[in-house]
Amino acid sequence: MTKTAIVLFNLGGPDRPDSVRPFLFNLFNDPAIIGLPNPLRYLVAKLISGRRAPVAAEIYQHLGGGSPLLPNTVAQADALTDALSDLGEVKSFIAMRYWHPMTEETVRAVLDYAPDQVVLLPLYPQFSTTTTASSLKKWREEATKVGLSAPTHIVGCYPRADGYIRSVAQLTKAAMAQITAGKPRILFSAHGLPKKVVEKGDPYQWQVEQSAARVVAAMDVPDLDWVVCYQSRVGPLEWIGPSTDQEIRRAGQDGVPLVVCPIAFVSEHSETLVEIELEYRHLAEESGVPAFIRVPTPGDDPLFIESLAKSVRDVLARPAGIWSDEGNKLCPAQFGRCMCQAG
Ligand SMILES: C=CC1=C(C)c2cc3[nH]c(cc4nc(cc5[nH]c(cc1n2)c(C)c5CCC(=O)O)C(CCC(=O)O)=C4C)c(C)c3C=C
Ligand SMILES: [Fe+2]
Ligand SMILES: [Fe+2]
Repeated sequence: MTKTAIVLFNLGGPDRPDSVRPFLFNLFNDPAIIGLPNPLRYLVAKLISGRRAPVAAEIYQHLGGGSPLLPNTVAQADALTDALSDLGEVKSFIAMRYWHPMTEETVRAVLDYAPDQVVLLPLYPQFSTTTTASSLKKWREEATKVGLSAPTHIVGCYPRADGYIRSVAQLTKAAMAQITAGKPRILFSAHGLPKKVVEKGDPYQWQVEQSAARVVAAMDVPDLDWVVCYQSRVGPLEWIGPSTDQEIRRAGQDGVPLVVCPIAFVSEHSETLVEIELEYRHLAEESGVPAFIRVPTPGDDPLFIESLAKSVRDVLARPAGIWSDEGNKLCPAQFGRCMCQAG
């Protein structure tokens, strides 16, 4: 029987208060996040992680001191393994980029499993050099070190995948139904990026806009009022906009209720449960927004898990390599540009 290892990638989050600082250090020490040469990057990462740690620790304090990202990812991995049981022997693994279980640990676990084939599945529907490419690069380095050489099929991006879009559309429509007075505006709020990253060719913003437009079409609501905006800015650089806080203030001025859909996140963590649910809700109240509903992330919604399962089946049916949801091969050398943007 064919043995398949499926590796789910995500960012990772601190599991307890004293892991906040080393988690942040790992994040800022990633050349995909801070593009400085060493030893400068190491020093800057030490400095910024030290400064950011108290702010981030307070964020995670609202979640009992740690991020729920890992347990939520485990639930997705288990559901995915069940959905793919017809493929033969299937085992799902998790590789987080900045906190445990980290890529080094997971590569060893996959090597011990001795699969016939490996599928790499980033839990980022939209491809970014800062997330997907960083995780895949790290995987390649660690897999090479230990000699993990099984054929590897990679899901590069799935911003238009039918089940993902339908899951988000259904969750957003259900949230919209909770607004009892006034016509709501939908904010598709995605994690932001520094502007210069997008200017260098990162396809993330373009793919976020593609996802939002598809969700709107799938919702099929006449004259829907919607906008894409970006949250979570950190650091001194200029980030892509409009920012979610600008859009919340504008909704206050316009007197419209808000439905906030975290379009680029597929499970709950600090960015949804604290930033949107607590901080943005508070800003909405202060700004005079008449109602504020947060849309839950797809998590282990069967529509979404089926969508991931389809992405896995699709890449397994193609030669080993990295693929997008429209069947165009991504650039394996750069992991930067995605071919479906050009076409
Ligand atoms: C400083 C630069 C950062 C870039 C660029 C960035 C891109 C990026 N991140 C996600 C998804 C997540 N980020 C999360 C937390 C988080 N991100 C940054 C910084 C950048 N992210 C920081 C400093 C933090 C820590 C929390 C904080 O201090 O505010 C998380 C949540 C982790 C958890 O709680 O478990 C996710 C998920 C995407 C999708 C993305 C670019 C496309
Ligand atoms: Fe982030
Ligand atoms: Fe693509």
